[in-house]
Amino acid sequence: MPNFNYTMTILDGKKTSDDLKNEIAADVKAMKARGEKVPHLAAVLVGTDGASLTYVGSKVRSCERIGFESTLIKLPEETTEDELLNQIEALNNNPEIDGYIVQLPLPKHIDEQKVLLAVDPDKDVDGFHPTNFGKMAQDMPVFIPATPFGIMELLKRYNVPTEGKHTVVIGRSHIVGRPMSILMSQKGNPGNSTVTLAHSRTQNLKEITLQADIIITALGVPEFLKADMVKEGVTVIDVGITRVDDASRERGYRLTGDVDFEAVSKKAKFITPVPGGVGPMTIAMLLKNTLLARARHKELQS
Ligand SMILES: Nc1nc2c(c(=O)[nH]1)N[C@@H](CN(C=O)c1ccc(C(=O)N[C@@H](CCC(=O)O)C(=O)O)cc1)CN2
Repeated sequence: MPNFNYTMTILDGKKTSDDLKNEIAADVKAMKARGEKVPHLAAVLVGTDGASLTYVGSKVRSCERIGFESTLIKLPEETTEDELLNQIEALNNNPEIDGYIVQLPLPKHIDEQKVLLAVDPDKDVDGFHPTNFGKMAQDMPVFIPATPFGIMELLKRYNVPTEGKHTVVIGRSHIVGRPMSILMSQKGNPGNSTVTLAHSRTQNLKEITLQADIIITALGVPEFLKADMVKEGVTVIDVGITRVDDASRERGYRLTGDVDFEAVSKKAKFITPVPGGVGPMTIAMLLKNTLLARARHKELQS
């Protein structure tokens, strides 16, 4: 029998995001003491999707906690694309706002790509504008999408080895999978990984995941990754957060990741939980991007 000599470490996104928020709060305190303008984040929410309401609420509360200004713009489900584009233009032209996000998903009658293209890249703290995506792909300083940025920060703070490792990213979304594959292959630590980007058309996925040192799942399919799909000592980053009906819970659902945590964690060296893993890091890194946006605007104004 092989001797797998390691202990499993849970990558605690809740604690790490709290640490990050405290660090940002200290920066804001110093800004205030110098009499400087503090960062101002705006969030646009169209409709009443329950999960989106939770995430946007959490973004606004986090701003309050660390001393940022925040503005929440709630628009009804029937908002037209033109009305939303007008709102975006107003945010682009408002010098008080350092950065803003349009919460996704948008209602089906609105063209998401058109909306994201309208966001001023200098205020695009989500890092979704093609200009920012291109800069990221070329290793230039830019806003990195919050979820991939949060995963990189978790890997860094827990000293997870990535150099020369085989990373398999499952899911090719513009928000998570695709940027993640770019960041993991870039020079740096974390980084320097050999990356496979798998997706719904990938054949023989199990053969591929069994070769992976690091697996990042961003599928939204509850408990998709099973223990027989991973090798011993693997690092597993679970980005999926699905609300599964559960009458035994007060709120009527439980949160489930893409990973069969119970079984996979027995083979993993590092693993993120759901909840409390990647999700909270997304919010912390959005705040980090807003802090960077303020610094950039200050520099441009001086
Ligand atoms: N404009 C954007 N839209 C969306 C993004 C994004 O980065 N920008 N990402 C996701 C949703 N998201 C942030 O907006 C997000 C998801 C999850 C969490 C989180 O903290 N999850 C908790 C559980 C929270 C709960 O009770 O549901 C956890 O995992 O512990 C924060 C932000 C899609 N849209």
